[in-house]
Amino acid sequence: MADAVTVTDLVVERGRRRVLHDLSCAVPAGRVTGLLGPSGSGKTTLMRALVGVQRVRSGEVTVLGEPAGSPGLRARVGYVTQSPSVYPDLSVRENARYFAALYGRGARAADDALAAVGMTDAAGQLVADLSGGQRSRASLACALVGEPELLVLDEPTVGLDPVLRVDLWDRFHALAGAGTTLVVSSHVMDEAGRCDRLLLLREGRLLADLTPGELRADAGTHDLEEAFLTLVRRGEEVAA
Ligand SMILES: Nc1ncnc2c1ncn2[C@@H]1O[C@H](COP(=O)(O)OP(=O)(O)OP(=O)(O)O)[C@@H](O)[C@H]1O
Repeated sequence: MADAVTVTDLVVERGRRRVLHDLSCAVPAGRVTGLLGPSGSGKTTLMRALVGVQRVRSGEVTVLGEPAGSPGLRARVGYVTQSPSVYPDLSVRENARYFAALYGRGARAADDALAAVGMTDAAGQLVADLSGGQRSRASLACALVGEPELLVLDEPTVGLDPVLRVDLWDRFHALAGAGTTLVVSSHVMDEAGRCDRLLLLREGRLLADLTPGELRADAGTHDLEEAFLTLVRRGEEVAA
């Protein structure tokens, strides 16, 4: 399976602090790759580098065969940040149709995207009147409507109830099955088990690049939270 993204020796500094240290990794095409790590470990910074909005100090990020941020990638890469980017004074449906029009798609594509995130029933509501979780889903629909080849999602399941969470993960795998590459960040380790591949970050460094099964086997525990901590402790022992 070809890689959709390759990151080589990436160094990023934010506010005079180095937050990514010579990071190298790859994201396989047509899979769900989880970006996991504690708060502040650099997940959002790495995602920003993938979509080309992060100033980098050195290193290379190649996305779908082009340097990250190239104009040719604009319609091929979707990014959903932690703050929903939808218009509060428009309804959910109007937002989806607006984004569909930007991508040269019609009302049908907008309705399909809303259905995919379980927002059909709320389509007529103003975004300003939605709950936080609904707002995130509306934002996700607006990214899905363009059918990007790479979808980068920063903590998309925060604030969702367990049923919606499972629905959304099913949707991610359906998209991957149809060829979309997904990078999904989370700091909830139980979601790691739903990913095809995991990139574990800690303090701006790649701690591991492996499957959930490999992580469990490597750490000798079925509990992914515990497995992650085992890897962290092992890293600390090596560093000491
Ligand atoms: N605008 C900024 N200026 C300076 N430092 C920043 C800025 N944004 C983030 N940082 C720092 O960069 C580091 C990595 O932050 P980042 O947001 O990438 O982490 P994260 O893993 O996504 O965290 P979270 O899970 O809390 O969203 C942190 O130490 C953070 O304090």
